Amino acid sequence: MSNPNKQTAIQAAQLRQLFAASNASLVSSTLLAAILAYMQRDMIDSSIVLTWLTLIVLVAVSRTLLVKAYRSAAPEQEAGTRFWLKRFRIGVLAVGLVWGAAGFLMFPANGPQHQIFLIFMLAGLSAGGVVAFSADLQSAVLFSVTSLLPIIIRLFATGDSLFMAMGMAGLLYLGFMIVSLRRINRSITENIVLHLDAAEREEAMRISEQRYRLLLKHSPIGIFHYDTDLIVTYCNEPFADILRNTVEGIVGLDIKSFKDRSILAALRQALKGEKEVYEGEYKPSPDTAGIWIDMTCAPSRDGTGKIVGGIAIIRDISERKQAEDMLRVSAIAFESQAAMIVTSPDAVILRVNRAFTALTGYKAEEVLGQTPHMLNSGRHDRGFFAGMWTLLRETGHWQGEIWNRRKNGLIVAEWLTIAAVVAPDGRITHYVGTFSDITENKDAVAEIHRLAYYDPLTHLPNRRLLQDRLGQELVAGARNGLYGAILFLDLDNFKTLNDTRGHDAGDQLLVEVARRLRSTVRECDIVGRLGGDEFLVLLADLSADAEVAAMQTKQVGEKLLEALAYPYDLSGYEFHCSASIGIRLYRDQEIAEELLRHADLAMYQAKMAGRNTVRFFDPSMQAMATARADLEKDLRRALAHNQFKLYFQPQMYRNDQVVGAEVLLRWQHPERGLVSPLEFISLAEKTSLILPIGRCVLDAACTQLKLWERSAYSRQFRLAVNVSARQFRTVDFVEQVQQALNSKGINPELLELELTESLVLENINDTILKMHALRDMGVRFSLDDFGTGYSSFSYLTQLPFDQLKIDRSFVRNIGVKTSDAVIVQTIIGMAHNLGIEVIAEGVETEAQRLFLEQHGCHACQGFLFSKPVPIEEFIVWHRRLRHQ
Ligand SMILES: Nc1nc2c(ncn2[C@@H]2O[C@@H]3COP(=O)(O)O[C@H]4[C@@H](O)[C@H](n5cnc6c(=O)[nH]c(N)nc65)O[C@@H]4COP(=O)(O)O[C@H]3[C@H]2O)c(=O)[nH]1
Repeated sequence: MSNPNKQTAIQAAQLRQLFAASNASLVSSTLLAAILAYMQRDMIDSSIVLTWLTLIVLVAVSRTLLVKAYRSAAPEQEAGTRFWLKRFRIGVLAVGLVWGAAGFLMFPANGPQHQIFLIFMLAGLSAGGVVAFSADLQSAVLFSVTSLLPIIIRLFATGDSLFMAMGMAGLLYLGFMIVSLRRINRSITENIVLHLDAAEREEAMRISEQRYRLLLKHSPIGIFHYDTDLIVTYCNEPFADILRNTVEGIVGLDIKSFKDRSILAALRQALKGEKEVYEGEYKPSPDTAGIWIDMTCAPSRDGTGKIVGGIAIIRDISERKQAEDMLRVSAIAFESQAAMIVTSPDAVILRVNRAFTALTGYKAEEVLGQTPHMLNSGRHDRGFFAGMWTLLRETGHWQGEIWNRRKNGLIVAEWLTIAAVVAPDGRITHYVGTFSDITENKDAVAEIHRLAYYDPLTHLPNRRLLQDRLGQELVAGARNGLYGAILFLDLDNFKTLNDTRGHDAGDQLLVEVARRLRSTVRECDIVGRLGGDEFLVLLADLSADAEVAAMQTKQVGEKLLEALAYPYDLSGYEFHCSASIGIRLYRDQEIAEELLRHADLAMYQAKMAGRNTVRFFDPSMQAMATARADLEKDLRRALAHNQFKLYFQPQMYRNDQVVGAEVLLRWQHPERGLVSPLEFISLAEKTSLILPIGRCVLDAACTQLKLWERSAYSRQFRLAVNVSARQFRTVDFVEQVQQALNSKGINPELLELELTESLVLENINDTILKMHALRDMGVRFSLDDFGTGYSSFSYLTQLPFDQLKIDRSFVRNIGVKTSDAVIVQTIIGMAHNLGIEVIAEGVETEAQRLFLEQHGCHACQGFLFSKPVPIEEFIVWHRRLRHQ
């Protein structure tokens, strides 16, 4: 027993036994002492008896106190054990000595019975003491020797042969007892050792079991045990967690009743003595998501080797599976359309994808180990890359355009995104670069820019770009104090060309005009096309003096007119073109839009002044423009407030027969009184208000025809209605007329639509279709203002006109201008040749009427008969005419 800890433990156990038996031995010792004292009282001096008894009591009290002190101290340490053993032995020695003293002091000189009683007492006492103290050999020997030896000596001292024999026997008894004591003590010690070993084993078992339970509880592995009937007999908490259940809910379950039986085959196989592995998705219940598990099961055997069940170990591998899925996704993503490059933190290329090879022309093995510098195009300076790296280090991200060189040397624009891959500890482990070729995009962007800012036909800046540039010029002008100028240019006879020669010829003209304009002005001047046949020229940095600037601009304007005046060769067709130019000077930071409007107004003035000329903007034009804006506002209100009235002007045959009337629109303005259509019709056209107005006029005309039907005098009256170009071009114009006629149920032949030459020519195909459709219904047509336009007579034969209307400008000059009288005669002759009627408008004098009649124009309209009047007045006038 070399282990000092164990030695101490044994001693501690012995000590516990000694002290445990102390109380009984103390009580019995004191009681025996009392009996002895009582029995020997008459044989021994009472003072001796009392003294001895007192000693016994003192020793007993001391030992009792010792026991108490020991119990409260409960020593476990080695030093403590020795301390208490020492004191215990002292106590034993004391009690042994006091009892040994009894062998002399309480041995009576006479009275053999008392003597024998004493011998008996001491023998019995020593035997009892041996039992009580046998846990400690020394204490037991000490007690037996001290308590017995004095009486043996006393017996020898008597000289009596019997007592001496008893003394001899006592000695033998003592010797035998000591020998026995050794054996008893050894067996007690062995017993203690056995006990200690057993306790130690038990403790080890307990600790091991506790550790095992903790392990099972906290391991990420689920374990369960099942018997041969596939009933779960044990499971740990992780297993219950994996199955989204509780231990109590699982133990006792029949695995055969599990909702997902996919693991059953493997578990059964284990019962046949084989180790099985299962991996798959397991669904604990139909309504929970599946868990990916990996299960290993093996048979469980009893001591004889018989299979009593199975044990299965389960791992939740869902995360691993997800990671595998993600890896697969990443792998696919890596091989995506975009080129990818993975580098180490010091930019050494570690991996590239197939798109990289396709884009750069470099194979993976050619770039691995190199740095992306090999793609450098040389188009970026050091600062560019320094900035890129700074941003990458600071934010872990960079993206932008970069020019790179391909293997074949081609330099391409790429959109590059670089992201740093950061480890959980914040370290950058890789950089991942993704890039795609944006050269085409850049081209597309340039194309989009071109489309957005340039006119596709002439390639000149368009309105939007011109406005931008003008804005910039205004800022510059305000800064340097120099005048600039806007030249608003409109071709004078572009429309005719377009109408008569088609759009291709028109386009050719525009391209050539653009070229001439561009080549006439300085490089720094801006030439743009606003749309249609409108161009803009911006002259910057003219002069700080307004007069000089105006002069410079005028010169440029005239140079432009000159350049444009040269004949144009349009695919063999020679065309002459002029332009009207409106000029607006600027210097202060004015509003671009306003300046443009001013230049537009000036151009309009140039046109009014006879075309092929240049006009500067003057503020009175602005007043006109404002008036026009006000008029537009009022016009909208007029429609809503029914301010339009219809006037009727008779159309006569010879001098006295009314053929019908022309409907003429008037605007009853609340402040300005009656407003002439000449003032508002063109504005109504521009703003599309002419559409609802035209419809109203058409409906009102039909209503009036219906009313005229009632009287025999007016039943045959025709009504001529002016139709504007905008109105005629609406897709459903034919239907509108038809609806107006049908809704009133009138004879279509009484409705005459007046169309102007320009309207008719604007889109001749559409005109033909619509006129024929209406003609088929019976509607009549009159060609208004005839002679004022371009008089392309050829179309007249194609169109179903019933009547030509000689414009009042010619009628006015009958008798004044011979050429106009000739024109009038020509028109009349032409109408007769074509077999259509002819009517003259603006007939104011009897002389004019006579001239017209003499030359074959019997129908007239004009102040000579009546001004346009409201219907009531028309009726009165007609009645008067009948009664003349
Ligand atoms: N100096 C003079 N003038 C005479 C004489 N007889 C008639 N007039 C005027 O000549 C114009 C004839 O109409 P228009 O040529 O169709 O010319 C019309 C027509 O183009 C347009 N207009 C009038 N009403 C309508 C309408 O309802 N719709 C459309 N789209 N245009 C209309 O407005 C133009 C002007 O109309 P108004 O001012 O009514 O002017 C009328 C009429 O008042 C005359 O003996 N001497």
